[in-house]
Amino acid sequence: MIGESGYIQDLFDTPPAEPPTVPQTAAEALALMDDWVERDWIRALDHAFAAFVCNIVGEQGEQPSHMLALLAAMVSHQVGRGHVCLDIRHLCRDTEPTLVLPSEGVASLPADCLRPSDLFSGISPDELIADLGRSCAVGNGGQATPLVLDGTRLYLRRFWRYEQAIAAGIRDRLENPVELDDAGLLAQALNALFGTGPEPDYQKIACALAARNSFSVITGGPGTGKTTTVVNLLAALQSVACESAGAGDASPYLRIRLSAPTGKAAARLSESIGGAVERLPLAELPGRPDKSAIPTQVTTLHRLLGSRPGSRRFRHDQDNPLPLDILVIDEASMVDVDLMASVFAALPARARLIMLGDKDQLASVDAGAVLGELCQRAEAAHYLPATARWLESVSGCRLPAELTDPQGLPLDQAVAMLRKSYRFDEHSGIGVLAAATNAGKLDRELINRCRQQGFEDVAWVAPASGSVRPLASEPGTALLADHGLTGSPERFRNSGEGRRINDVSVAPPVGYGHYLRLIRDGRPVLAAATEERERWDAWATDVLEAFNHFKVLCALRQGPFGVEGLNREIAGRLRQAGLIDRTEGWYNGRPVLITGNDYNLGLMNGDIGVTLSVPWDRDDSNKPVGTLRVAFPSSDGSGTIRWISPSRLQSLETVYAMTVHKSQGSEFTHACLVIPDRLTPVLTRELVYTGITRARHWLSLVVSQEGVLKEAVGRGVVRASGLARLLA
Ligand SMILES: Nc1ncnc2c1ncn2[C@@H]1O[C@H](COP(=O)(O)OP(=O)(O)OP(=O)(O)O)[C@@H](O)[C@H]1O
Repeated sequence: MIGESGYIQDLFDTPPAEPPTVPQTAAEALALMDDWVERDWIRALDHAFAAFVCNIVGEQGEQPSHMLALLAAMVSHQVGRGHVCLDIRHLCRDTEPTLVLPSEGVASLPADCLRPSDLFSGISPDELIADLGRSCAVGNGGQATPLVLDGTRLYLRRFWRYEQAIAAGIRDRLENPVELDDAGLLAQALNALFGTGPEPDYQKIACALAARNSFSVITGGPGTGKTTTVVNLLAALQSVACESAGAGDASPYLRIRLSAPTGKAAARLSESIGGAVERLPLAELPGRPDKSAIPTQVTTLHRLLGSRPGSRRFRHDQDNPLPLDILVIDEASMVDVDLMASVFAALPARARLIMLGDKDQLASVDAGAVLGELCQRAEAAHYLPATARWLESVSGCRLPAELTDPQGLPLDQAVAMLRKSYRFDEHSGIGVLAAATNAGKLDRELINRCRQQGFEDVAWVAPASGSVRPLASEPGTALLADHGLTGSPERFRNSGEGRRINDVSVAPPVGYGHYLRLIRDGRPVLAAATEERERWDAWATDVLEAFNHFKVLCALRQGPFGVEGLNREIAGRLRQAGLIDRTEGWYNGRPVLITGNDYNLGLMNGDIGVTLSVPWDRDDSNKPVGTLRVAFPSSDGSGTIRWISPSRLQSLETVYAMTVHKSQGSEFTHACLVIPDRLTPVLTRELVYTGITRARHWLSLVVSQEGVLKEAVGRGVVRASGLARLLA
């Protein structure tokens, strides 16, 4: 019987497609990869790197093999996807999940198209490794080769160096713990800060652990008290330093700097740390340290290290180390290996490093998953009996036996996990959903509970049950646009009224109508205006704060559930409601996200501003006229506003909807997480968890296909890297 495709071929007399030929030479491999670039499977950069490698080995008189060309492109492709290296064993065993090529699935591939999995699966990794070992393009790190093979891992040389530098920096600090002259003083300070009692107080334990280490990691989910803990830790360290200082010491205090990878994260930490410092019982601590000894200003890592426009190098490095004794990095999950290696290069030999972050969040946009790797064993702690005894003696808390392990590794002794959320209790849907997502399991019971307003902080936004219309159809996107306007309080239990957290009442959820009404109704009176810049700053501060009350978060950029489509839909709905007067170009109220660093303007990728009409220009008769300026919060956390003319801004996009990736390091009073209607490689457990945990008080989950959400939550990502092995 002739199949349908055979029948069509007969009709047109077209010969069947040629079976694809597997490349045998480097030139054929490069030609094949040209096709992959055309199809957008790999970047032109990956192809160019493979061509470069072939060229340089050719110059050395070596005939480059097709596998060398392919592997050079694949390792570059992997780095583009956030991996630090390519594990040859994984490549041969699980080609598709390892490379995720093509990224949108293979259903519509023409028969004459070769996929990477046609080339690598079934090949012996040992043979491939032996082949690579014979090429002059591949070394073991000792020589200046473009590729480095370390066991079964193939690296771009630069990334191998980063990983080695990070591992060396950590190892060196693990081998040189802090000598505490008087652990009793530390215990006294911790008792004053946390109180006493035998029940495990993981914040207190984390402080004790970090106090005796030159390198430490404190990880915890949202609201577990990472900021509170680090403020207490710094107070305890300054207290001990102050009490132990000799009479002749110039300053008894340690030099501390606080940092975060993005301006947004830095501003958020600055905001929360100020309040925490105010609440410290400093007068009760040994040495009675002064409040000024605990910094509240947080800088971005780039600013701290001294970034130089157009250069990858920083002002501070091994030849010009940072002038500090303690460096704290918040939101460390967002730090990639490149930046982390620069931090270690710039740290003075005996300075301490304290990393804070949530190990379960999405890893950095660029290569590496440093925090995740360092925290792989954090759940079970693996404290050596000696560590456990020391922690118990200093904190006065009893450590559960299951957290000790006679086989614990040196790194385990420097990692503390906070285990209790002070923001989300067992009744909070956000907390329950985050925990279930982390466990990789969203069961029917939990989904039904969300659907039926079983949690007061979660709204489930989906097509009416039994509806055959998917959300992506017109009424579906209109529903999303309406949600963007109002935040749909009616979808929450009691319309969001009457909620209290820690005895503080929480305002009902809002949408974008909220900040736009504040722009309209809160605008300073024009006549009183021009020279009173503070009033305009205060208004802009309120608007930016109000804009932070709600955000639509997407997994994808394209499609009806992507950033671009939703930005259009929501802007259209806001215009229809009369809250903005246009949807394209610049307009009063347009929120923008900066998408590239601009050192001249002091704006960083990820900064958010709102466009406002201000009366600072004059017409011919000297009357004030409205001009559009974009208001950005200052990057130093000082609470002032930077007003920038739209024409000076280079890379930006409208930001009613933003990707979950870009939202890292931010929190919103109400977050609306949009799950697309099909599974794509970016949709993973880490992404869903990060999206859910951006919500501070209210979460709307937009779910068109329940199965997609469930499957996404079942899929964790493991980034290829050798850091954990180097530290084992
Ligand atoms: N030990 C504690 N006892 C009571 N409340 C606490 C304690 N620790 C933290 N909190 C409160 O819990 C909330 C969250 O704390 P904090 O901001 O330190 O957590 P975080 O882990 O840094 O949060 P985020 O998720 O924003 O990063 C704050 O309101 C804080 O005051």
